[in-house]
Amino acid sequence: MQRSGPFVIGDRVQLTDTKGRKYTVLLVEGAEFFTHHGAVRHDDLIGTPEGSIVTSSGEAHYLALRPLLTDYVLSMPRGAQVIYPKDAAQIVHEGDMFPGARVLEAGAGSGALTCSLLRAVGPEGRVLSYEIREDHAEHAERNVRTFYGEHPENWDLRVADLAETSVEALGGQVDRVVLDMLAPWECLPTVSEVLVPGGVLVVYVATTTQMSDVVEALRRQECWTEPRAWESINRGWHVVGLAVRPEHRIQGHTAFLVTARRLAEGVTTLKPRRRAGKH
Ligand SMILES: C[S@@+](CC[C@H](N)C(=O)[O-])C[C@H]1O[C@@H](n2cnc3c(N)ncnc32)[C@H](O)[C@@H]1O
Repeated sequence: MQRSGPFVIGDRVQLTDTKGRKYTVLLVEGAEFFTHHGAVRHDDLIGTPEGSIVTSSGEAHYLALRPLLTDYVLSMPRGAQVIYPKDAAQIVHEGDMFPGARVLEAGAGSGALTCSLLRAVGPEGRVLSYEIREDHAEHAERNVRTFYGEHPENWDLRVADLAETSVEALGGQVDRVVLDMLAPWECLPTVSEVLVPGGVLVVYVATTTQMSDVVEALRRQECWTEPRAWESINRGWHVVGLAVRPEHRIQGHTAFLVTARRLAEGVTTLKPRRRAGKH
């Protein structure tokens, strides 16, 4: 997939109108993109640099850029709710997804997080995605394939229940695990088997009750560092002259994140030392 340079046939181009509305066009020689203000000729885009302005036959102007991963994820067709870019960024960074890592994720859902994980692990790494629902796996396959232009060689998508996998089925232990599903605690026995000592688990849950259930389940397992739980809130700002203030609309809530690291075999969680007489 072309990532820079002038637009070529087959490129996905994002056109933004003067009101900020975005449209995605797949460049085909001789084709036209029809808008409320006439047609934009694909041939006017082919060979022009990114960041150019094209004009439709009805004299409307459009800024042409290749969509970023965040643009793509927010506009792609969905089967299941996607992980939003602000949370994907936290997962990649706080989950320490490094180039060359073997990452296991479930469920693949619409494949949004998968796109970020594949980019983070790079060609030397591997992403193994489990998805229990065939229809959701089809969405994930189509979305990832569209973004990368083909099915990435280092991506395994399996239609199966993560709770039933094993080290043998995965071809060895993994370095990182990400869970985004309704009942992640049901997969913890499997995850604790397949994750290497020191490996990072990241869990993404939408509600406080799920967060509480998963944190308590991790503590009960006694093979994890003390779980860390947080939420990231991203507030855009309006910055025009003296009018510098938060945007009127913000995305109030997406989900909570929980991370913990796998302890070595046979080691149990450190208990805080209590002094006699203290509670
Ligand atoms: C919210 S979606 C995941 C979205 C995905 N992370 C994304 O960014 O597009 C949750 C998915 O988990 C799948 N799922 C639930 N339990 C599962 C399990 N035990 N094993 C595999 N997939 C599971 C569901 O079918 C659903 O598609």
